[in-house]
Amino acid sequence: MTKLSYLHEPGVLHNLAMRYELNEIYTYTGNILIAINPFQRLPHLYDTHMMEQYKGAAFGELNPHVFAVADVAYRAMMNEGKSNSILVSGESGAGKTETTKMLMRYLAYLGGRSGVEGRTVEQQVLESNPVLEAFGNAKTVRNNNSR
Ligand SMILES: Nc1ncnc2c1ncn2[C@@H]1O[C@H](COP(=O)(O)OP(=O)(O)OP(=O)(O)O)[C@@H](O)[C@H]1O
Repeated sequence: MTKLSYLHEPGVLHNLAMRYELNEIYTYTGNILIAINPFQRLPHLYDTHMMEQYKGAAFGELNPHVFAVADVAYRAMMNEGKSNSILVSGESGAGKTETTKMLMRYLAYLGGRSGVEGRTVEQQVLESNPVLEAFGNAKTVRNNNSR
């Protein structure tokens, strides 16, 4: 986004809309990731092959993606030995919960080892989500699964 010749609101919105039409729901503006809710499943964006690609790739080398943000945070944590935070913000229904699930999935994939009873840490973390959602989420006018 920062490479646009004219950085003004119409240009920014047009760029996001054109990318969205191609199912390119992620766009960088500097090192911030903008995600637009696709309101449809895009499994090819989140499969194991994608996770493998983003693992250790330099930020900006591949298409903008939530995995790239998670990868930078994970590597900074490992290299510097300090905690890292990823801020996910947006209005109700924007996709924060789904985005966070993808972040968790990728982080569990990076840090996971085969665990108890043959189930990986990744599986265990992800399997806890429906339980947490059952107690913590509710349907609202803006989101069927609001937190
Ligand atoms: N990356 C995505 N891929 C597919 N569907 C998505 C994605 N992000 C959001 N959605 C869809 O949009 C719905 C609302 O998203 P989500 O629950 O993540 O919003 P939210 O920002 O957490 O809202 P709230 O603040 O109300 O909890 C999801 O139930 C899902 O159907």
